[in-house]
Amino acid sequence: MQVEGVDRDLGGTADAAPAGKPVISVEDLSLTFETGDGPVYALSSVDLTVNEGDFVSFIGPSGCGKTTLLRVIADLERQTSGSIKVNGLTPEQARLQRHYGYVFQAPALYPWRTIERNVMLPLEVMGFPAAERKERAARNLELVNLKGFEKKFPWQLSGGMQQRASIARALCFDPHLMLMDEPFGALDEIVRDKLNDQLLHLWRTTRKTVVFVTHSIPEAVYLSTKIVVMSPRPGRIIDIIDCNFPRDRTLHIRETQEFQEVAHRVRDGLHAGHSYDD
Ligand SMILES: Nc1ncnc2c1ncn2[C@@H]1O[C@H](COP(=O)(O)OP(=O)(O)OP(=O)(O)O)[C@@H](O)[C@H]1O
Repeated sequence: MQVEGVDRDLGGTADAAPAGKPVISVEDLSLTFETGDGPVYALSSVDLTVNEGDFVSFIGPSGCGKTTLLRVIADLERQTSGSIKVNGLTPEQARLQRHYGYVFQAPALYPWRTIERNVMLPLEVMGFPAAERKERAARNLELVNLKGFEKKFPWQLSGGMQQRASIARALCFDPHLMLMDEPFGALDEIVRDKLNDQLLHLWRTTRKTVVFVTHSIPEAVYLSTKIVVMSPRPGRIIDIIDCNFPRDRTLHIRETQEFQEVAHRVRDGLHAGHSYDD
């Protein structure tokens, strides 16, 4: 029954939010790493717009520049040429004004701090008063379903719970933009499905803009409003696919023909752009 309901919704875009204003604008951006072994052409002529409220996934084979592009947005790398704006600012200005939260591939929690104190760390650095730090930590731990685990240490939590704690930490100063570098890559499929659902719920309820790196085609299709397919050497965008599934999608949409069609297009793009002789 649920699949039928979803099928009906997939026909239209009634639930799809209208395109918001641009949050990230990338124009003709290239990045070359100069190394001892010669230049590494990590990104070449990338053009991309991410609008407010979008959930955009970068997908592509290892080494195609997904992380590098995310790091350029976050001002952790600088482009060699081309331009990029984040909320109309340079990435450096956006970083200094804390326009985004960043979630890394590994949870990177401090083992000697409790979960609550890990989540409060950015707020301490930013000088928030103690009462507000506590209130924000509680609110965001609840958002990621970790209420009751405030006083635990990271090693007392499963990998999925630790990754949720790191999402709470990235959310704690309420950025409108979340940059997530393959946050669920190390987790098994059942945990990943669950976290995907929780992330979708979070995205829907908080109306944040999300840029998400993944290797998984089903994950990209399930989560995204837009899928950016990349290919390596040099890293470039070879397809941008709009996913007009309803925002309140459930895992059942994976059984629909529309889902399979989008997944197929992603797979075709990945095959076309990748030499498997490498
Ligand atoms: N600091 C660096 N110095 C030199 N080369 C680098 C550096 N960072 C990344 N690279 C190279 O740039 C290319 C793109 O790397 P990147 O990590 O962005 O790929 P990716 O698509 O995220 O890969 P993965 O899926 O394996 O994480 C790779 O060839 C990588 O070796």
